[in-house]
Amino acid sequence: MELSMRDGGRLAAAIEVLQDMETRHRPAQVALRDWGASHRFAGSGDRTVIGNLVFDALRHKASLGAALGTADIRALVLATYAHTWGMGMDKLEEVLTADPHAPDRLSETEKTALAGVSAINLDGAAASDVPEWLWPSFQAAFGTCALAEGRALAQRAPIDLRVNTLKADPERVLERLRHTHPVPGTFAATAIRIKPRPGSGRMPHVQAEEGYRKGWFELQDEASQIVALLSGVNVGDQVLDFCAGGGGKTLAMAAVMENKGQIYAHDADRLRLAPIHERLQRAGVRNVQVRDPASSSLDDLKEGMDTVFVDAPCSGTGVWRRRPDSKWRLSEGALKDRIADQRSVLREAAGFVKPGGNLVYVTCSVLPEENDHQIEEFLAEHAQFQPASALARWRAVFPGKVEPVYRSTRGDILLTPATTETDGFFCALLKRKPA
Ligand SMILES: C[S@@+](CC[C@H](N)C(=O)[O-])C[C@H]1O[C@@H](n2cnc3c(N)ncnc32)[C@H](O)[C@@H]1O
Repeated sequence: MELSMRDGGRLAAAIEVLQDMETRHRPAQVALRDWGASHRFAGSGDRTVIGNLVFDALRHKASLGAALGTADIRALVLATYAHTWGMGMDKLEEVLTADPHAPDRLSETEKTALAGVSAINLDGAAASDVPEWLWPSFQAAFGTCALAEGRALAQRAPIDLRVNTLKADPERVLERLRHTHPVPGTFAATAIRIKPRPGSGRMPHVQAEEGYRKGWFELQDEASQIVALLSGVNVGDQVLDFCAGGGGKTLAMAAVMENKGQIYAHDADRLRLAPIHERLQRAGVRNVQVRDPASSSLDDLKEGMDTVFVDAPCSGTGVWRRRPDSKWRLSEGALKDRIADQRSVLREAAGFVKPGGNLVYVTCSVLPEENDHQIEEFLAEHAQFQPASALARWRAVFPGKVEPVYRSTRGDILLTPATTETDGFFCALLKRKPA
């Protein structure tokens, strides 16, 4: 039988999960899943609140830690509850006193530190919850807006859905999901948004909806939908999705192409590619050929594609809202590896573009070294490619809509939570000169 926990027990559980993550170097989802498995009495409501506490504590780890003057996990969780969630000190003290499963009561030192959190003025990396070593990159990307961008990446994300126009239309999906309070997206006509709920609020489990099972919609951030629309793929084209992974962009492009022409979905990692088969079926997509690296080659596609889409492996700095633990786990070594991967992926993928064809490079990173720098270096070495402005394409695809603030002189664009209310996403369009 499920017994509902009280907030004291939930705070203790969140502390336990974060300690487990730290000592065993585990991702938040894994630690939360294991906690749930060994505490079967906890109901889904309890798990939601514990998860929210864990993720919010991670989102604001640097700013809360700096304001508290300690990196102590207990202090971090209690500050999340009292300060970030706005429950206040009186409520916190009441919760710690009333529940025998709650963490120990506050010491006088803790009371003083917690009460002072909101009054402390921070700046730089700590204020924006960006790891110190990445702060120079943030400043290079955003200048005086680095603080605002870091803070926006530390907020909760909405659930975004992409209506699958092969099977449904936005009005129908909005109507079917009315109980989840959806709103239309800002840019893509296919986008539907369920805004984040504050504090202990629970987001709907949209994968349990009938419409999801029937393939009427997919879970996909609006930024991903936007880059698929900006790719310029047309009905009947030959397209190579070089880093197709689970197929998010493949599916979006297949819908733009109205199931006509051909998309070749490739990924170096066949395990990453595995979910695509079931997703293609559910979405009713018929113009995708999966090219599994273990059993097929891409040789026949050399210099033959109208568009090659490169959703490059990256640091994931643009999706910190959704994976706040990845922000603190990212290391300088891992970033260097991703930069090297991007370099080689882009060069390899370019070999499949036909003369006059398009090369699309996107990342879910906001760091210049993974974005502008990669494109600059590539163009300097590949005279047969030239920039084609993503900004100009934006104007054609989203006429009258707010334009991306961050754009290069070439017209590459960077979307961010603070400016477009999407995940952080970079998009550059290149064109191979005609033969
Ligand atoms: C950002 S993810 C792709 C996400 C996917 N496009 C989607 O929309 O769901 C990057 C992908 O690049 C793949 N990758 C890494 N190195 C690669 C390489 N050398 N060639 C092809 N794919 C590669 C990874 O396995 C990973 O699945």
